[in-house]
Amino acid sequence: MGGIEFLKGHGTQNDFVLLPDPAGRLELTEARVAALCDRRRGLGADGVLRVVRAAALDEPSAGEWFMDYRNADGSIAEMCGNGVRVFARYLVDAGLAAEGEFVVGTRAGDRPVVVHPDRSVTVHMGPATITGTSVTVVAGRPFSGVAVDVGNPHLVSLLDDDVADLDLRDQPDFDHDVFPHGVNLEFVNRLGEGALRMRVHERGVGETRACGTGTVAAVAAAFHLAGTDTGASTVDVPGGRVEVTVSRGASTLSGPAEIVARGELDEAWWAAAGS
Ligand SMILES: N[C@@H](CCC[C@H](N)C(=O)O)C(=O)O
Repeated sequence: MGGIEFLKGHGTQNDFVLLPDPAGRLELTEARVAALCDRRRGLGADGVLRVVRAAALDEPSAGEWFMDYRNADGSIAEMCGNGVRVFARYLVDAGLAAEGEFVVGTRAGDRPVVVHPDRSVTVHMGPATITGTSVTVVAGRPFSGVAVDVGNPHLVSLLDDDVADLDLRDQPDFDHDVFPHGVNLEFVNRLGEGALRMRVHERGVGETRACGTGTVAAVAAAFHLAGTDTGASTVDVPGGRVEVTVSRGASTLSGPAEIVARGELDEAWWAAAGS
């Protein structure tokens, strides 16, 4: 049949279509990504992870493999914390990397990962940098937040009210002067010392059941508001739980990564989806 190979995977139910494309030959248009991610006319996913050799692209990396990440609407983003865990899981399962530590290239820079025998993955996420404050508006209600750069942009609002009660079906408003390229919006409750609960509205996707970079931003913002830049926390999201550490200039994200299925895309569908 000669179709295009794909896999489906998720990390805490943030789900992805993986497209192995070592030589970077696939013509991955915005329209094709949006069609693949559509839950009715495509496979359905929050994003696409193209698995490509770093040398096949212009992106510099010390690692062999580059994660070419796209949001469900076809837009390109710098980094995806759940995606990089699933990407690393795939490389090991496919025999393209050995279990243990290796480097994955991303648009936000190289990300060292550790693939553990229990199928979980730890990612060294780089600095989580506090860049200021801003406001988001959800269903007419304003929430102030802490802006955090984790390679991609986030605005984290810590709430006293239960985040479960928020209506995140529509795109919340945000300040386009502060975030000219859009922003991921996290809404967070403190559950106790070293424990947060979070919901997220992702740039280019909508509400998702988890966002890895968002959990790192949430922990960095929570510690920042508590007057420190160092600590560890669990973050409960609708899709499960991850563990995050932050310190000056560094952060880590640990959590599950699963490959669910593999198959071939129909070539006629792929051709039609490109137009
Ligand atoms: N789900 C991701 C983040 C994906 C990118 C984000 N939507 C953006 O546009 O920055 C994660 O797990 O970090």
